[in-house]
Amino acid sequence: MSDEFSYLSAARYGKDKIRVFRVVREGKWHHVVEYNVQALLEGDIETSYTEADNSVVVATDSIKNITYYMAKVSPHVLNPERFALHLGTHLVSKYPHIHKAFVTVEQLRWSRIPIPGFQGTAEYSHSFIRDGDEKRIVKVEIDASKGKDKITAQVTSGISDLLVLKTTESAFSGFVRDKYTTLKEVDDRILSTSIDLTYTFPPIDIPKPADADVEQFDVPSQIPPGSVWDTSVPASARKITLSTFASDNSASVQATLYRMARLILTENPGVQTVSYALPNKHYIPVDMSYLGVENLVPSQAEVFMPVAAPSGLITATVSRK
Ligand SMILES: O=c1[nH]c(=O)c2[nH]c(=O)[nH]c2[nH]1
Repeated sequence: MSDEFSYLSAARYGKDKIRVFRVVREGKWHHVVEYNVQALLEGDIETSYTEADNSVVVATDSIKNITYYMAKVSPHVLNPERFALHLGTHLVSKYPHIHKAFVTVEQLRWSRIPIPGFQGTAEYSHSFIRDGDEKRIVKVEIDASKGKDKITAQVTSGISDLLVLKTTESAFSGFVRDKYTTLKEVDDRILSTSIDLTYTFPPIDIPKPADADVEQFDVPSQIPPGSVWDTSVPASARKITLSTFASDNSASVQATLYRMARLILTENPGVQTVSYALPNKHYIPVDMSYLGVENLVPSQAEVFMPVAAPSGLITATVSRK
């Protein structure tokens, strides 16, 4: 239904913030993941909006139930990219009138607790710690609009809320100076940011699941290095981000960002684009000159006021040619 003045130009619905915790027991060696899942659907659902026709609605409650069921049966549940692909593929395969699924998986951190007294790698088999607010973020778009046996997927992966700080090897000078400029040029400053990283892969073809068997979702037998199937990409992207942040003699957030992004593209040949959003969380040296105390020489300042807002916000996308 449309009228002279309006029509339904977009429609997508589903469940948000589905909280899932899964334990996989490998004997006494337990693995855990905690996910916040969003699963949204598109398809022939217009009449649910325009005609109050619920016959086309897969209830968001059912979408939630499917998500928990997939967390139980999917052999890929410990890997957020593969789990999201499996869930999205099942949603579009199961319902003839659903043509696209948009699945976002936010993975919270649970790391193993180290065993005291052991140096190096010994860790408890069954005890974990939330070591930080950092999250892995995976977004997949599953497209079955060309047919249920011609499913394609677009995967975006990344990290959010990874908080870092360095106390030197960061400068900022040579910027525009005019009547609005109050910022001093500095050859040394504190640099801190909460890293938001996303990287994309080229679209992939999803093999049709045999007999609509929900538990089956095949990963290619040959996994191209740096591709969406390569489970070492997230660790590589995180390692490059942290080591570049730490080791770069930073001329600006912009220059450090560009260096990180290029390195991720160089080392992960299947990655197509890399985007960062980096807030510049300012730490201002406290002026104590009124007490006769020197605290303003950049490389010698010791007491700073962390300023939550306003922050700079430096963003960019670097793409493979
Ligand atoms: O690395 C920086 N980039 C900027 O664009 C900027 N602007 C600013 O005030 N401080 C900084 N620092």
